[in-house]
Amino acid sequence: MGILFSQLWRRISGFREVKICMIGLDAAGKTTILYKLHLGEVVSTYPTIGSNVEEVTYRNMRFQVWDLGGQEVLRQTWKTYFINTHALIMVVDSADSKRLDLARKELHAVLDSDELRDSCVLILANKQDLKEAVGPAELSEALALHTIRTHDWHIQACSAMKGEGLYDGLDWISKHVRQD
Ligand SMILES: Nc1nc2c(ncn2[C@@H]2O[C@H](COP(=O)(O)OP(=O)(O)OP(=O)(O)O)[C@@H](O)[C@H]2O)c(=O)[nH]1
Ligand SMILES: [Mg+2]
Repeated sequence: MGILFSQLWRRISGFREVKICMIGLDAAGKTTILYKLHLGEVVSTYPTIGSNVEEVTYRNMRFQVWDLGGQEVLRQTWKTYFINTHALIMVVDSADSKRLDLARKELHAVLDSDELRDSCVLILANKQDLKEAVGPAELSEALALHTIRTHDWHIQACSAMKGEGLYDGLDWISKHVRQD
């Protein structure tokens, strides 16, 4: 029924509906990214308790973007949002080198999730504007991305603060979401 409705909606509106879940450790920059995409502005944020959801339209796609709180106690709730997800975004603070190992564990822990079996995975290497930020090649190594065999994945360098790289990430998703 869901698929029939989304096909009908696509025909009427010309828009493809895409559900994105955005995860990552606390302070990685998820909420900043969400509102930079939704409002075109850098907003002040507080640590997210629960989630935020906003719509972002880009090209012929209507992205429903879920921003999930990243504090330790909230990470176990991520899986409850995954149903019907087309794309998972993992946001990483590229300047937080001490927690890259933890970010790797949290990413690989969710990839087993049955609800994500058809999702593509975009890793956003955020905060590239900071001088201590590591680049995407080094980050890719630290997160063991080459061991991911179950999902189509891609890493994109970005800075939510400067608004760089975010639409490149959406472009990649738009080309890699499964056709339903
Ligand atoms: N320099 C820099 N700072 C950023 C960037 N993106 C986000 N920040 C800052 O990082 C801090 C945390 O950002 P949030 O967007 O609240 O992080 P979050 O991932 O939503 O955190 P939780 O809600 O706790 O999971 C804020 O002070 C942001 O201004 C960026 O690209 N560059
Ligand atoms: Mg947040």
